[in-house]
Amino acid sequence: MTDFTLEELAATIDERAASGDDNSYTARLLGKGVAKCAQKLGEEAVEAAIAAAERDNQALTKEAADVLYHLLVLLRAAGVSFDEVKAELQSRTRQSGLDEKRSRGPSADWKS
Ligand SMILES: N=c1c2ncn([C@@H]3O[C@H](COP(=O)(O)OP(=O)(O)OP(=O)(O)O)[C@@H](O)[C@H]3O)c2ncn1[C@@H]1O[C@H](COP(=O)(O)O)[C@@H](O)[C@H]1O
Repeated sequence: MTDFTLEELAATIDERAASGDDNSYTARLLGKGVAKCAQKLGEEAVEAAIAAAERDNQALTKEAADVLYHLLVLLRAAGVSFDEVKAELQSRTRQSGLDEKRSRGPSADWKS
């Protein structure tokens, strides 16, 4: 298990965006605008899909990392925060029947 988090990566991307540092790939890509960032995400997503279809899990792992990085860069370019995306995901959370049974406690089954 790694202690790497997407929140940390998003913070690094924010920091590079603010720096405008030419040595930073992130800053250079952001400097090219939303359309270029969107194009990069699209390319990486297609590469990930191809790797999965070819059952190449080693390539899929690398392409998935590219997709997550380029998605966070695109969000930054578009002005959407990662927190907003997480809030959207949270709003979609639904309990399974099993979760509901667990929250009602062990005796819930024979009572009903
Ligand atoms: N996770 C990544 C990451 N994944 C992929 N890439 C870069 O994405 C680029 C993709 O390569 P491509 O061949 O598709 O693109 P290209 O031909 O170089 O250029 P364009 O197509 O964009 O014109 C490579 O240069 C990779 O290094 C990344 N660059 C940065 N990060 C993270 O961002 C942090 C900050 O990086 P810098 O902005 O470079 O300081 C790093 O510490 C990493 O955590």
